[in-house]
Amino acid sequence: MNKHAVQATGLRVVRGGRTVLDDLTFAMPRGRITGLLGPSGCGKSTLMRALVGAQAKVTGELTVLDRPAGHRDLRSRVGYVTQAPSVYADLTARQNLEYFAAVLGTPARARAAEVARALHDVDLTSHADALTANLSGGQRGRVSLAVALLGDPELLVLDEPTVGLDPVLRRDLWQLFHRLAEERGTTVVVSSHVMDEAERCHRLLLLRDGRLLADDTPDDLRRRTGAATVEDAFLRLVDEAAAASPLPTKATP
Ligand SMILES: Nc1ncnc2c1ncn2[C@@H]1O[C@H](COP(=O)(O)OP(=O)(O)OP(=O)(O)O)[C@@H](O)[C@H]1O
Repeated sequence: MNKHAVQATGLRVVRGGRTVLDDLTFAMPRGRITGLLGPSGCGKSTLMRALVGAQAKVTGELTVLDRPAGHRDLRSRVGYVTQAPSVYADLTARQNLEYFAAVLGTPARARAAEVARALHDVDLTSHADALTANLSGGQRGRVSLAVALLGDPELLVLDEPTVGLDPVLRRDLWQLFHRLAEERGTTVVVSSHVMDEAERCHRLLLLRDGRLLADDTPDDLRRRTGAATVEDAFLRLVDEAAAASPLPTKATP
């Protein structure tokens, strides 16, 4: 088995006539948490959409769990949570999960246990029978995450899962990501524009303006740049990149 869950070579994505991801080459190790970090608009969501096969105009090579990204064999092996919770407001959390488990093809006899496990994973057991419409935004987000956990996906792709959550919930979610990686061998890809979350990842891809600034562990990134935090390391890399290719200045007459 390939030790990488994801491999990209010369990955490029065009959106609205603009190149929004440009010549990305990287690999994401299996069973580890890879953080996708960078400022708003740098291309994190686009890269995630490419990983799950939901993005048009992708060129270069992108292999996910030994198949081309988006291959139909990957449907049940990859879980994806977008920034907008995508669950039915007029069903309870449990009914949502039962519905999605049925769609995924979980046999009826195994469904109740699988749904209970997913609810437990995201710590929503006590709210399982509340209508989703009556849950808080953070709780609805966790129902979406529970849906993505159904079927025990090998790769979990999470677009800014901790946005707007209080510190306790954020910590709990990161503990869950680590448990999934360590106990179930799940490869977790998490995007964030909050740099302190970077320290919680095993590996980081730092993006800026659709280009890869770094593909490293948090420790090596700090060591290599001589920075105390990942945030400072990111800023140093931005400055280095700007110095290496300065913006064109106007010619003086
Ligand atoms: N539907 C679209 N059509 C054209 N361009 C788009 C479209 N969606 C996004 N873009 C552009 O693609 C670039 C990358 O967007 P993307 O959503 O991947 O960034 P992001 O890093 O996920 O941002 P955020 O953190 O704000 O979610 C941006 O410049 C954005 O304006």
